[in-house]
Amino acid sequence: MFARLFGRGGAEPAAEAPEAPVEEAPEEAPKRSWWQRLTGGLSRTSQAISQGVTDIFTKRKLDALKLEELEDVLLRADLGVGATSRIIDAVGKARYEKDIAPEEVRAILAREVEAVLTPVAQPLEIDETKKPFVFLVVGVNGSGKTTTIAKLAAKWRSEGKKVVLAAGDTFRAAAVDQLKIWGDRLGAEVVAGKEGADAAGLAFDAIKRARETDADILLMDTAGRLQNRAELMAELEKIVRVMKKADPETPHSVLLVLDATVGQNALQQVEIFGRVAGVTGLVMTKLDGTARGGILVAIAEAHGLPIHFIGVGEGQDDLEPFTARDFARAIAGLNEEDAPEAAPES
Ligand SMILES: Nc1nc2c(ncn2[C@@H]2O[C@H](COP(=O)(O)OP(=O)(O)OP(=O)(O)O)[C@@H](O)[C@H]2O)c(=O)[nH]1
Repeated sequence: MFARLFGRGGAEPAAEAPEAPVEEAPEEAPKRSWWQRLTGGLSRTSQAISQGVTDIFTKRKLDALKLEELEDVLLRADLGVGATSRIIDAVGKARYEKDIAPEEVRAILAREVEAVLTPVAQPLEIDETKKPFVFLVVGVNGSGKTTTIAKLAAKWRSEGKKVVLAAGDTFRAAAVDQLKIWGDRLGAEVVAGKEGADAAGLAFDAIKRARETDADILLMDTAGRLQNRAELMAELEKIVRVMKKADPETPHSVLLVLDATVGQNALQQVEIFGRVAGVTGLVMTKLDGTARGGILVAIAEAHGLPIHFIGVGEGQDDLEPFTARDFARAIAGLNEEDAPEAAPES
């Protein structure tokens, strides 16, 4: 399909991107499989855990002190109090007062993390009786909302669905341009207003337009906003309110896009965006970078919101359904030979 559209680290797509013939994209090193990118991205977390586990358990009997040390390691890796105590209990039950090898601890860890994540690892379902099925995509600045929208649009376009994109980040002309570039590439109409236009009004127009054009899916982008900025959160509330005026059932799905590198702050984002916008599911991006993936476990434990996808790169195919088992194994630093089949190279 298409080559990567965004340069690594660039906040915006190159303005000339639409002209660049996709087939002539410069030769790139063979792309790593998604498993390699996932484990690479989670290496900071998994190494901290693995190293900690090895230091604590090599040739030493499992006792209360060791369990406390393990607890510290897991809490420092952002796994959260609930999941950490489950893991500690499980490790304690397994081999209390006996020797336990680091590999056994890692295996227990992977099993327990998987148990926490399994209920929230849910595919993103579209109810085809709702036409258009309306998504509202929210999150803090730069978390990857627009990129995720493009990745989702690419996926549904490839399934032959008619997709409309709404450029709700009306504060930044560059953000609107970014979405238009994606729209052109993907064959999706983009509804945009003037710079500084009311985002709620745009949302209303976009629903109307998507209905008129018989679109299957509408993806509404929004401006990035910090969850502690009351006026911006009030604007988000208004967007939702106005969408409901256009169609009381919308938005059918509210996706919160979280940047995996932010750590603990993500918990507060889930809580506040959840309250204000009625978040129905999560996408966690940048798991290919120096991610602090442990936080996903804490979020799962604390909020129980579905986690639909993870972003493992900047290209349009770099979106993977979230699977509890793979994520748990990557976090626990299980060996590569235990890795699942790599997704096809893109
Ligand atoms: N490595 C990596 N980069 C990503 C991923 N998702 C998004 N990005 C990059 O993160 C940066 C910000 O992405 P955007 O999609 O513009 O973020 P946004 O949330 O729409 O930003 P605002 O509109 O400013 O709030 C861009 O450089 C993207 O290429 C991912 O999964 N992995």
